[in-house]
Amino acid sequence: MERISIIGAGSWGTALGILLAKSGHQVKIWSILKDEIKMLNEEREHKDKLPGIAIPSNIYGTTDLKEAMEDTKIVVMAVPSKFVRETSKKVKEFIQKDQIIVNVAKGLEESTLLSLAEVIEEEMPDNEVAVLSGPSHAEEVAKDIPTTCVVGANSKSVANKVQDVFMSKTFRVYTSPDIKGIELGGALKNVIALAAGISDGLNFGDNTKAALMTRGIAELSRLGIAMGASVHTFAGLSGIGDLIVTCTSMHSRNRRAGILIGQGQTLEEAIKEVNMVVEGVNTAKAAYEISKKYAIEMPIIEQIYKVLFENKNPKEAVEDLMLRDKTNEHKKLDMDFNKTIEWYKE
Ligand SMILES: NC(=O)C1=CN([C@@H]2O[C@H](COP(=O)(O)OP(=O)(O)OC[C@H]3O[C@@H](n4cnc5c(N)ncnc54)[C@H](O)[C@@H]3O)[C@@H](O)[C@H]2O)C=CC1
Ligand SMILES: O=C(CO)COP(=O)(O)O
Repeated sequence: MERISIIGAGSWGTALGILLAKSGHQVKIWSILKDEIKMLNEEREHKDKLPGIAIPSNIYGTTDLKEAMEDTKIVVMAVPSKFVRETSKKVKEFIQKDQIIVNVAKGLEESTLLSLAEVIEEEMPDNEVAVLSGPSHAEEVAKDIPTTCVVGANSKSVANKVQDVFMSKTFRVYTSPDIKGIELGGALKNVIALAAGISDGLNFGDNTKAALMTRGIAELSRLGIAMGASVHTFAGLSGIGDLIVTCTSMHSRNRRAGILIGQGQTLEEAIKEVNMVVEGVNTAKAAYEISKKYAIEMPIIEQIYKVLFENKNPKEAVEDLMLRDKTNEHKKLDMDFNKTIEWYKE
């Protein structure tokens, strides 16, 4: 049994709290929102975000961060990306050196283009920061539906520790040293999921979605390699795995927002209707900037950026993607293979 603090009581923080509590851990969950904590403690249910799912008795909710941080070994950061910096600054006041921080949010910091673990590390440089990511919708994890994730950390012992804490008969956790790749996969797939949703909203078919997913992971991998991540990570749970679940599931907030945009709603209307964080929107901006910074071609990201922020008609965006210059399927992805084949050399 471990003592664990969860910072953020949205759908993901609450679902992970339920998972950990059912494994017998003692869980404290913190939210900045008084009503949310009152609901968790008194009604023993997150009625807005995980309706119908009981909160086990070994979860205690608090709005007092000092109390939340006391006497725990693992601190799970589960606030949306736009709150990660300010929440980290608050957490920093109470953090102990031996507490492991596990980031589970998926996004990038828009102003700095940093990953979220990098933001947390900047604020709390003396602590070990791990990341947990993969195809894992809160709605299913909270219902004990078998799920797999990967934990990334700089130190193997930290990764193993987090793996041990989260593993259960319904939640299988792998380890990896590639924090950068895991975070990029988790953040950028949300932008591709918006695209997949838009495609569904436009009533395009399975062919179109398969194209977006496959060419999407090619874009993510190209950027990841340029930023020092491992190509293998993008073929794993936090890459293609999370891309599959987010582009195909009706639980996905990003896909649902995309569907509404494809059906003609404005971005603001779609975000309002989804009523939970749609991380792909801010990530689209950051990803577009990063692709320019690293001079990596990311045509789907570019078109989504234009649809979201330059009012480009989604149908036109699809046409522009289809009519791009002709090209090979693999470019920088497979350098060793490319070298051996004459036609890639020109
Ligand atoms: N929902 C899911 O299935 C999954 C979500 N994630 C990631 O987890 C992160 C959180 O997502 P959700 O829980 O779905 O979001 P959500 O929209 O359900 O919850 C947002 C929560 O953020 C907290 N919050 C609101 N204002 C705040 C503030 N000013 N400062 C600090 N905290 C504040 C509140 O607890 C609120 O309920 C996102 O980055 C998301 O991509 C990752 C995997 C699965
Ligand atoms: O990351 C997720 C599932 O792995 C959640 O995706 P959405 O935010 O699109 O629901």
